[in-house]
Amino acid sequence: MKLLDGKTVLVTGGSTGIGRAAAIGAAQHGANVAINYVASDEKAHSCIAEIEALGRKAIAVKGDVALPETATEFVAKAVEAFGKVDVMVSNAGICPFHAFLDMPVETVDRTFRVNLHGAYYMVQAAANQMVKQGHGGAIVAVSSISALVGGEFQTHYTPTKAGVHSLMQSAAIALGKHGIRCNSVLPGTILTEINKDDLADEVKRHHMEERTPLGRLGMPEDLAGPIVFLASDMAAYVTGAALLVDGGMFVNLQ
Ligand SMILES: NC(=O)C1=CN([C@@H]2O[C@H](COP(=O)(O)OP(=O)(O)OC[C@H]3O[C@@H](n4cnc5c(N)ncnc54)[C@H](OP(=O)(O)O)[C@@H]3O)[C@@H](O)[C@H]2O)C=CC1
Ligand SMILES: C[C@H](O)[C@@H]1OC(=O)[C@H](O)[C@@H]1O
Repeated sequence: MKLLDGKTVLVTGGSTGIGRAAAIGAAQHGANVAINYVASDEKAHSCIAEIEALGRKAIAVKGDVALPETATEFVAKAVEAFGKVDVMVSNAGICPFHAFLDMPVETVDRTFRVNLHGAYYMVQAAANQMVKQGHGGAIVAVSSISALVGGEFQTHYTPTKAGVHSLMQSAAIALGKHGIRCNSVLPGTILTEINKDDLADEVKRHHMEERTPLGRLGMPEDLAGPIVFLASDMAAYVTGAALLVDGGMFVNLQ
């Protein structure tokens, strides 16, 4: 069964990792897809080619989500290409691991701007377009298990993920009257570019695997199903919710 037939799905940070898997997952479920990315031209274009090979349409729009104009441009280009916006997956993010006491102010500022301001601008731009269209929509934000737990080298990052989770709760209230649902996914540790260096530490990686009840770290494709589900009419009565996708890591404290 195709869950997103005829829908237009926008994904920020769609060149690699979770965003790319979500974009391809949406296309496999019948959607036309617009991806945003900031640097990886080749990977963005290969994502588009993969979607087109599935028989769906796709565009890539380059831009830094930290800038508000990137959001309005992304939505405008998607409308120009596909005529409407049904789903926004706000996913783009960075996590430059660093100790707390000597954290550079630029690193804090950039992480907040990309992860939190970027999500805010994208969600707001998509919501305005959906309200204008008048037939509702779905917004899925990629928050994190880090919205709920801390990380020694992520003091600048975990507050942004708690912020994204909170943004979805407030947006669900603000947008419910327009038929727009807002939910977040909270991935655990997923093997992507963002943590390649951090998880090159075999001891750390083994420890993370061991504390995951399902016995492995996540792959980007593990997020595609939950994101497609929340974006689809299967989740028609789900809004303001947060779905942990972590192989059980969060509940395994003792
Ligand atoms: N991997 C994990 O363990 C977890 C990840 N997450 C979240 O998942 C999301 C995706 O990360 P993940 O797939 O792991 O990492 P990747 O590094 O593989 O993907 C990050 C994506 O975001 C894009 N991006 C980064 N900065 C910007 C920017 N300023 N403007 C536009 N696009 C940008 C990248 O584009 P480009 O390639 O062009 O740089 C890329 O497409 C992030 O929000 C992250 O916080 C949450 C929980 C766990
Ligand atoms: C990038 C990290 O490995 C990853 O990001 C998150 O949000 C998770 O909590 C992991 O720490």
